[in-house]
Amino acid sequence: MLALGIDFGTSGARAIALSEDRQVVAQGECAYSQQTPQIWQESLFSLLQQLPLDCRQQIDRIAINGTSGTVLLCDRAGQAIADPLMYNDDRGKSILPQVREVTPSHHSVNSATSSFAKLFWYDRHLQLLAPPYYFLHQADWLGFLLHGELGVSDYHNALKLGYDVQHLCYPDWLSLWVDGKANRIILPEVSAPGEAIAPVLPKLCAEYGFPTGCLVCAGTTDSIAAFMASGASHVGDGVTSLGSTLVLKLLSDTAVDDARYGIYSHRFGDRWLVGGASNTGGAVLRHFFSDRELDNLSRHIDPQQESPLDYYPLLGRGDRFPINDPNLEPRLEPRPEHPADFLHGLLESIARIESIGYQRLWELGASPLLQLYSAGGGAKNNQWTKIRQRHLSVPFRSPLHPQAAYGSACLALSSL
Ligand SMILES: Nc1ncnc2c1ncn2[C@@H]1O[C@H](COP(=O)(O)OP(=O)(O)O)[C@@H](O)[C@H]1O
Ligand SMILES: O=C(CO)[C@H](O)C(O)COP(=O)(O)O
Repeated sequence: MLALGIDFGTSGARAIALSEDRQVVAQGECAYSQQTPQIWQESLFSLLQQLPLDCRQQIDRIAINGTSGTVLLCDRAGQAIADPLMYNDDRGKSILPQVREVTPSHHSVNSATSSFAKLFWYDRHLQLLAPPYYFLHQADWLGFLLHGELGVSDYHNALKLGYDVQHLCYPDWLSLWVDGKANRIILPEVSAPGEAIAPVLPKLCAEYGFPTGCLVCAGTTDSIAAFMASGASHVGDGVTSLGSTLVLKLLSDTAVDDARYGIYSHRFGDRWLVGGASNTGGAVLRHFFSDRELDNLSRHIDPQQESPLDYYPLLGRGDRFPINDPNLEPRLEPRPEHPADFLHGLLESIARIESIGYQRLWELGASPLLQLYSAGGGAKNNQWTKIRQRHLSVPFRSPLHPQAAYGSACLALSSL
């Protein structure tokens, strides 16, 4: 018996097959530089193909995570009818005043990048001529490709759409808004993450060798999968994902939701995963340096020395957390002559943003951060870890596994 976890991140997709005792049996990976439904679909099937046949023949459960807030609109055959809107797409800022007219004040959907703002934008800007249209998250759509049930989501992905994760239902304001669209838009039915949805389609079982009883489970988001992979499980455990973006997650007894700072709480068992996601992070580093340069230049940085450079590293205007402002300007000046000094300033500044983020969660009533795990491509940078340790005076722990795909595989295992 094996479980397969699949992670669709910002710069690539990965798959990990786990045994019941959580040993990695096989893995696959593919990079992409563009995100379209076609590329997602090709990547999904390439990942399956990369797993040895005898591994695929033992897989009983599959769970997929996608980037949270990446959404698409499909026709009743599951074909995307417009470009997907990525997690950080802030075109919703043009219709935010109208969004606020239908949503409760300070609700986390009152944000230019929320899934609801994107749905609202689709509704305003597309000519929806042959309804109904299914609004889906990236992970929902990828799950559909495997099990064929259109219109199923999980309550992690559905949070930014406005799903009420406390009462496990769509709130009245959202149902009313959809009713007002006269059945043009169908919201997904929402399951608990990890809940079995449906078996893998027979044609895919025949093609890839999955057993006929292999079930696809409801998925989760990329940074919750990274949280699960870390092994963090106690109140006060935090996980920072240093991927293309910077995402903070803190296991808390209390929920905190505040759209002013881009802070929201995912339901996690009988506790809360409080946090937020910033547009700063590895994508900015990758813009200036190759991974090899990052590795080499980092060795020239003395992490005990605080860099005086005070940047707000962004690739374009706008951030989501800890400053939720679609018009926030990047700050990347002054630029020192030596590239290692520039990198030091970037790493130091991202560490400051991380620290302000945890501080903000605490100020707003989340359980205090007691220990920290790190995930994602930046977690392997030892100098950066030491810089971050200067800003966050809590013990740093090694994650069980640094990859979100491992967390999704654990989620799939949990459904057995
Ligand atoms: N040595 C390094 N130091 C800091 N960041 C790094 C290093 N190597 C890679 N990265 C960053 O890691 C990011 C990729 O991490 P990954 O977890 O794969 O991201 P994602 O899944 O969000 O695309 C890249 O944006 C890259 O800049
Ligand atoms: O920034 C992202 C891309 O890597 C994340 O998908 C993201 O927005 C985190 O969301 P969540 O907290 O809902 O998992």
